[in-house]
Amino acid sequence: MVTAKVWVMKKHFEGFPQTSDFEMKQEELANLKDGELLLESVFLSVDPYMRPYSKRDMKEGDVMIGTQVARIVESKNPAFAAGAFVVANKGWRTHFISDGTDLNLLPAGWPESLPRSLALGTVGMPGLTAYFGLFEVCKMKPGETVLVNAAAGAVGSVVGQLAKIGGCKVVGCAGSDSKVAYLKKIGFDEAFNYKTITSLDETLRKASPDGYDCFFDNVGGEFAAIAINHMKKYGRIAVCGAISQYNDTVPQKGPYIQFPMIFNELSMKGFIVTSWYNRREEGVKALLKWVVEGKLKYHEQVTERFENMPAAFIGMLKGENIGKAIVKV
Ligand SMILES: NC(=O)C1=CN([C@@H]2O[C@H](COP(=O)(O)OP(=O)(O)OC[C@H]3O[C@@H](n4cnc5c(N)ncnc54)[C@H](OP(=O)(O)O)[C@@H]3O)[C@@H](O)[C@H]2O)C=CC1
Ligand SMILES: CCCCCCC/C=C/C=O
Repeated sequence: MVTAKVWVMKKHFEGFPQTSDFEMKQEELANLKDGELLLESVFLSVDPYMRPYSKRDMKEGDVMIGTQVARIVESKNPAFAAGAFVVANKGWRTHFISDGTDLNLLPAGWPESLPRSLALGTVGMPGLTAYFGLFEVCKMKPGETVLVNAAAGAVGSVVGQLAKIGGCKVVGCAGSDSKVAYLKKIGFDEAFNYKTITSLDETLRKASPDGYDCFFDNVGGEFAAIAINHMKKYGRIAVCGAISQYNDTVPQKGPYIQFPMIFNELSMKGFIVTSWYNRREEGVKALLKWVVEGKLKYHEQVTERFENMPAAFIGMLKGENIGKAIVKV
């Protein structure tokens, strides 16, 4: 009999999540039946979506939602061998049982030199968000200028690098000078610290006096309200996330975006990456190839130990991560 550790959301978050909103519990796992597998989480992901989705989909006492890279400990399913690694969507759990239908094996030919945790970041859901958001939602073309915020994070850092691979100029912003230095290191043409500039309006104008063809918006709120006025004619905005609003207790007012939308004939489209998962294999293959070729760099903020899941989640929401925030069990 295996005992799993799990983290539950004890209390709905009010404003910014607190460690006291979480509780660690134990779950006894049953013996395996034919067709089932026992898995242990090796890496777990902490992501911004957990904050708004907890409010929409979870009730108090539920195990926190989330994905992991897990190792198959024991298999009574002929399609899966013990020792193989998969991506699963089983929440904040150290161990779990699956019948195999909800597991994705890591791509064949995953190089030994690459951390398997990349399957939760640059070569996983966040990388795919950048890939489909940029190429399909923004419909980015070579020679264009791309703006991305939360640029040093899991999604944003891939957006910027894919824009460069695609022959564009890329402008990004992040919340610390060390993040800005990281953006320059991975090839951003212009990067700034949005917390220390005096005027976002002036900074955006200076970074690209002709404006922006594509805006990959991870942040929403006031930043997006200002950036929309810097779009070029026929500009495209991918509304990916609104992290500046996830912890609001009172909804922000405005902005009123009709004028720039009309006069510049802009397109603005929200999207959820999983709607593109019918092309997941294509995206994973492309991202993995660019990583192996050294064209797509990655950085991970690794927190050690399952016990620190809430701290890692809160830290990511506070902006402590460069690249993908990961917990190593
Ligand atoms: N639509 C979809 O399918 C998906 C959407 N997303 C969204 O993409 C965005 C980025 O996600 P992801 O890359 O995983 O996360 P990140 O790795 O970028 O981590 C979150 C970052 O957001 C920034 N941030 C936090 N609070 C604020 C704030 N008030 N204003 C501005 N920036 C803030 C912080 O960076 P900094 O120091 O720069 O402030 C922090 O590091 C999120 O909004 C997320 O919800 C992600 C995946 C799929
Ligand atoms: C299987 C994990 C699904 C994650 C979907 C994330 C969508 C994100 C939206 C906003 O952050």
